[in-house]
Amino acid sequence: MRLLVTGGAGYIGGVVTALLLRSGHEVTVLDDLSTGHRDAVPGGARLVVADLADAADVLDPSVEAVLHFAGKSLVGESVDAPGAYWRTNVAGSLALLEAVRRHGVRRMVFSSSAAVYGEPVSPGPIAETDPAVPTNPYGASKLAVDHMLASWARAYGLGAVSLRYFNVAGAHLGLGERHDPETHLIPNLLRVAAGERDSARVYGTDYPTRDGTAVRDYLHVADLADAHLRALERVVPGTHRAVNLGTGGGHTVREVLDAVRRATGHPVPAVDSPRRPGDPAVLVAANDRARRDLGWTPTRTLDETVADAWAFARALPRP
Ligand SMILES: O=c1ccn([C@@H]2O[C@H](COP(=O)(O)OP(=O)(O)O[C@H]3O[C@H](CO)[C@@H](O)[C@H](O)[C@H]3O)[C@@H](O)[C@H]2O)c(=O)[nH]1
Repeated sequence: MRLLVTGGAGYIGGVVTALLLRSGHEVTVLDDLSTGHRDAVPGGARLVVADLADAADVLDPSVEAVLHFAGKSLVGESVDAPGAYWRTNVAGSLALLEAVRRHGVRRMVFSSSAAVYGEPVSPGPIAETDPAVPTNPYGASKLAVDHMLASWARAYGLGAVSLRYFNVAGAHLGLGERHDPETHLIPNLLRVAAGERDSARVYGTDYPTRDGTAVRDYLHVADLADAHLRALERVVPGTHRAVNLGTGGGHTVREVLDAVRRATGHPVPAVDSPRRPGDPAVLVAANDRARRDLGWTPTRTLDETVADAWAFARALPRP
């Protein structure tokens, strides 16, 4: 298929682009390089450095599908500076969808987020049918685009899937996470293992969980990427579907810390710290819909995810 990938110079967009190319697809990447890196765009893809507002100039009627990753994704930043989230994530997506309609593109796969659910109604796995009540502008912006896609499906016959990611981690095909500033747990722990920091922080040790630290559903980026290819093949014109992507199981911060110690052989000192504002105790995906609709089964363990992230981090040039 001829495809447009927005945000293909970012971590997840890059890994999915690499997998799409391997599967024989022809990929154009649209990225403004504001957070992505030119060298994260896999060889074989055509890179157009442009804004989402310019999507109409980049798309053409021969493009069969759009995979939309471009967007801002820091929860804390979205609380402090919401304008950029409504502008880039919502207004940017609207410009893209107008171009999609203009050029008659039939399929779309969107990077949505578990952040659309906000504070879960129970500590059990979250289903797509649970209430979506975001607690920050980042989650609200992702939910707005989910709704936008549903309205495009109804009005114009677009086939769209919103993939709601839980905690994506690991590396694949030589591509991994590089955020600046870094807020994510696994990359932060690996920085300590690599000797770039003296110690890590454990945010919150009084949660009602098995060891008092918060539980998240860590999904290997290779499993996540596989789900995108399946969604692309199976998306049904005229419908919009939200699909959670997670393993269905959770790990505490201390369990992740232990996995990082095992993978790196480094003691990784960690300091118990207060809760980070807005962090729920438990976020775990119910993934039955992904299994059923996409025929998808996540296969990588937390240890594999951490080991792959470590191999990627070690290969990076030292700052
Ligand atoms: O240095 C750190 C960083 C994080 N944490 C904790 O580790 C867990 C995971 O944190 P992080 O890696 O920052 O991910 P989340 O805050 O769970 O956010 C992810 O998951 C959200 C939805 O589930 C998405 O909206 C976000 O984009 C995505 O980063 C949380 O309990 C944090 O409090 C620490 O203890 N120390």
